[in-house]
Amino acid sequence: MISILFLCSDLHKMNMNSVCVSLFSKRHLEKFCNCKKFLSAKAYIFDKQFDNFPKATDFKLVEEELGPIKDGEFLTEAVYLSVDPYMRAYAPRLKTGKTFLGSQVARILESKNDKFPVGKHVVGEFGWRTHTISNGKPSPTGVPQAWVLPDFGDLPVSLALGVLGMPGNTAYFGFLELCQPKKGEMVFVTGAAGAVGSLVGQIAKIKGCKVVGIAGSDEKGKWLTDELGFDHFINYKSDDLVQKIRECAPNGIDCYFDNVGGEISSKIMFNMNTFGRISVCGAISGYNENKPPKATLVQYPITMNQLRMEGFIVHRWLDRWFEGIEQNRKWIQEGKLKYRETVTHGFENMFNAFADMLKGGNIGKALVKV
Ligand SMILES: NC(=O)C1=CN([C@@H]2O[C@H](COP(=O)(O)OP(=O)(O)OC[C@H]3O[C@@H](n4cnc5c(N)ncnc54)[C@H](OP(=O)(O)O)[C@@H]3O)[C@@H](O)[C@H]2O)C=CC1
Ligand SMILES: CCCCCC(=O)/C=C/[C@H]1[C@H](O)CC(=O)[C@@H]1CCCCCCC(=O)O
Repeated sequence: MISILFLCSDLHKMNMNSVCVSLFSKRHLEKFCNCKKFLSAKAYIFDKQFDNFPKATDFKLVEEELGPIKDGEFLTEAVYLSVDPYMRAYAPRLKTGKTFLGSQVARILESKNDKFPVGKHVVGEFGWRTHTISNGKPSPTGVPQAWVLPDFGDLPVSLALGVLGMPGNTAYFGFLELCQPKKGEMVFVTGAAGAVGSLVGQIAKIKGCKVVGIAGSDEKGKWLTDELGFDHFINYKSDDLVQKIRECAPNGIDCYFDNVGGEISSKIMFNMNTFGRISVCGAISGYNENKPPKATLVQYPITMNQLRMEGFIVHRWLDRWFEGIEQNRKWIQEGKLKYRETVTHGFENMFNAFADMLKGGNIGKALVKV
């Protein structure tokens, strides 16, 4: 015998309170009154603004009971949650007291919206939570709150948070559109063993470029050169960066895909060729600092070498979203694009996975399997 909270429409018809707390077993109660039990969602509430590196106590884990879905809505259950650096970068803009931000791959359990049929998987901007009721409408900035996964064939649905989703499109559009790489050119990428960087380097190889990846461990470097086909690897934690840059690129650098910012990026820019192109994707080296770190002025090489440096947010290419996914899927099928995932198990380990990713503990895409 267990005690459960039921919203009971049949009891309601019998003029009894619509919310009944029962000491019947669940099975007896369901049989007796055809009750519908509403799911509880677990959610991480952003409780305190981060002070430098995030702490577990900056979050509160709560349970919220979900009501019935209305016309136009659907109910989902999270399968994979994404763990991304932007969660740290955007945190100062977020209000506390709300579910922490993030994307997830979720399965549709119930639906009153034809565009989101039961059984399909969606990528939803639902935050750190297990169950969600959504209407799938775009946010005021035009970003869809949910999109149904296209057919991935045999590939796992988790890829919709990585190579076949936002990070994949970041690499595809952010690199090709802003760097405009040409065959034979020298490309540098930082954060090279992460979700985005590992794809940028491989796309550069597909386009016939020479590629140098910069990352923070030799294990990552081995993966980049031995498995992904990068030409060289630099360990920014243990190598003499300037000396290694000159060794790897004696004729200078044509394209730089910048994931990290700071002094590493300044040193790379001082070694770029005339009319070189820099795609600024992020600045992960500063995300955990309350005050942005200082780095050597980059205006000298930008001016003297007439470099073009442009930042982007991947949603710039929302109108071409499925083109990026389809191209990356084809490259995977052709064996030209490889991916890796670092998966943490259990919703209760969200914070651990987040902290680990911020310390560079992941290779490829960081995810939590619920
Ligand atoms: N503009 C846009 O639209 C988007 C931007 N981004 C940005 O792209 C970047 C990469 O994201 P993503 O690939 O998902 O992240 P990942 O966490 O997968 O990879 C980033 C890697 O950066 C490295 N890193 C961490 N701290 C430092 C540091 N201080 N100096 C140098 N390297 C560091 C880490 O590995 P290690 O230190 O071991 O090398 C880490 O694995 C981020 O800056 C993110 O904000 C991502 C998506 C969209
Ligand atoms: C210097 C900070 C750069 C951060 C770059 C970055 O990682 C951007 C990531 C975005 C990506 O292009 C698509 C996204 O979903 C990420 C942004 C999500 C922002 C949510 C903001 C919510 C809010 O302001 O309320």
